[in-house]
Amino acid sequence: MVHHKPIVIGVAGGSGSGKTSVSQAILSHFPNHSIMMLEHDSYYKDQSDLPFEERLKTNYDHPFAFDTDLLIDHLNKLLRYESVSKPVYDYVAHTRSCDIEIQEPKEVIILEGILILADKRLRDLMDIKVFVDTDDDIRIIRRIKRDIEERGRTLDSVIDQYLRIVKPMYHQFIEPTKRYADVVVPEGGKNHVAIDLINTKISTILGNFP
Ligand SMILES: Nc1ncnc2c1ncn2[C@@H]1O[C@H](COP(=O)(O)OP(=O)(O)O)[C@@H](O)[C@H]1O
Ligand SMILES: Nc1ccn([C@@H]2O[C@H](COP(=O)(O)O)[C@@H](O)[C@H]2O)c(=O)n1
Repeated sequence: MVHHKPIVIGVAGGSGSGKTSVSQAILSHFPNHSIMMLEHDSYYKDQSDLPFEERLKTNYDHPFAFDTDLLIDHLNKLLRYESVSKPVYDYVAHTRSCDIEIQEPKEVIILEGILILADKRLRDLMDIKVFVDTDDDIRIIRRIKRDIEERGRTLDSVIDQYLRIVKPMYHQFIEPTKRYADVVVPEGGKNHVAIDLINTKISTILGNFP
């Protein structure tokens, strides 16, 4: 029988910083535990009422782009060990897909996203706050590769979006949230020492569960 509320680990950082890699490294360290990912990106606002051309104009790096109220509602349900219907985001169509995913509650929740530390309500629900800190040049190189291979973008569109929106928003909204982090992880998923420290802390909390 479960007595304790689930543990929430927040993993923030700029686009391409390695948040997903760090989160995967934590997940794979606990293969026998009940552990899950919750991505802020799944909660980008639905834009299916807008024509595709209009969706291209959205600023996806601003807090207003997300339905954070819905994320908080789902997180609170998961913290009460209730399951939720997670939206599924489509980066190619720039809107929510028609699918939903049933997410069962777990003992450990990894909450991942560029702006999760920017919202005090989310910060207050986290047990461990992590900021993945990777230089701008490395992040743009990774993003160019990923967005062309996986998100249906062209080189010109990635460069244009980066210079007009992603970079200024990072410095205005994301980088300042580093001050809220308990752990700052330089260079993403390959920082084994930092990942070990985080995993050890999670094990300690899990070990203290009744
Ligand atoms: N330490 C690393 N070295 C090299 N490539 C990496 C590293 N960490 C992540 N990547 C690659 O960079 C891209 C973005 O990483 P990801 O973890 O998805 O970042 P984020 O979730 O912060 O956007 C991915 O294609 C990933 O394979
Ligand atoms: N329709 C969209 C929605 C989001 N983005 C970009 O995704 C980035 C966040 O995702 P990461 O996996 O890189 O953390 C964010 O910087 C948005 O610009 C997009 O391009 N299109």
